[in-house]
Amino acid sequence: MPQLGYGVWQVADDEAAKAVGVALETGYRSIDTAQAYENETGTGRALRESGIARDELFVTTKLWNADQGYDSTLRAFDASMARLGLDVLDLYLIHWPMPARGTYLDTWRAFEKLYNDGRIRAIGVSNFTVGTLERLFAETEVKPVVNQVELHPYLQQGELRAFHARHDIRTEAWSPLGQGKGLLDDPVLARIGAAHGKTAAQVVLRWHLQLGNIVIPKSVTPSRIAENFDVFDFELTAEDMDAIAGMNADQRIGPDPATFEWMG
Ligand SMILES: NC(=O)C1=CN([C@@H]2O[C@H](COP(=O)(O)OP(=O)(O)OC[C@H]3O[C@@H](n4cnc5c(N)ncnc54)[C@H](OP(=O)(O)O)[C@@H]3O)[C@@H](O)[C@H]2O)C=CC1
Ligand SMILES: O=C(O)C(=O)[C@@H](O)[C@H](O)C(=O)CO
Repeated sequence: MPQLGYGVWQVADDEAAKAVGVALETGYRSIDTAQAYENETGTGRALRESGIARDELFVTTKLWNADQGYDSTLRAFDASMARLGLDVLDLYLIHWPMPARGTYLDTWRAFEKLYNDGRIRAIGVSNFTVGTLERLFAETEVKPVVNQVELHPYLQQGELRAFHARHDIRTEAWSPLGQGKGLLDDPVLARIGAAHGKTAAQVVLRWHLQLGNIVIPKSVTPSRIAENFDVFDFELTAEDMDAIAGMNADQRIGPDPATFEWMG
């Protein structure tokens, strides 16, 4: 899985067809969508129209909360694949654990079946906590390869990242740019960026890459799609990394996975 990919939350289906096309032309090869984003059809169209060989692409989609459960997961997977126009998926994620319901266990058993049947190359989770991961390990067979969670300099998830490292799970950062709001105006990032001739967004993405996180920044702006991909020609120093480590505020932008049960 490429460490730097492209996310498409809040991109309308017709816009996704265009934006994913721009991302692929720029050089991205990993695309992160979800059933809930309602843009799997446009994403699939862009993948096909790119002319890029299927084995050079890495496609992730996610099972939405309302479809948790064994049979409903199998049906939702088929529907996602029909919209994407794919035979085999690279990575399928349970979007949210919804711990109070406990249905993520049967959902995962359906993921295991799809994986064992060769319909998915890798299975993972999103928004899982240490507690929901431990229950998954105890009650199911296949370990998730990825946990995609909110992660940016204001929410660094140190404890969860260390847990992932101990269990050989890759950490994937959603909202890696803090949704482009206050974070990118932080003076610490401006100072580091000036020293390297890079923008605040590029500094943040480089920080993720050097930590070992998988990142999937979203933009519908072609210049930003290119800017976010141009992060492989510089390196943050140990002092830069320490300064960004000091920005942690354990501050979420999105919902708390311990309590988020939205099915809409
Ligand atoms: N599993 C989950 O529960 C979740 C997964 N995700 C995934 O993570 C992806 C990324 O997260 P997302 O929440 O979209 O937020 P990001 O942190 O990627 O930020 C996206 C926002 O930042 C702006 N932006 C992008 N690049 C730049 C730049 N170089 N300079 C300034 N502003 C910039 C974009 O604007 P513009 O588009 O106008 O250019 C957009 O408003 C999603 O698209 C989705 O795939 C996201 C949330 C939850
Ligand atoms: O974007 C996603 O993948 C999400 O799960 C979020 O949008 C989430 O549903 C949310 O933020 C709801 O407010």
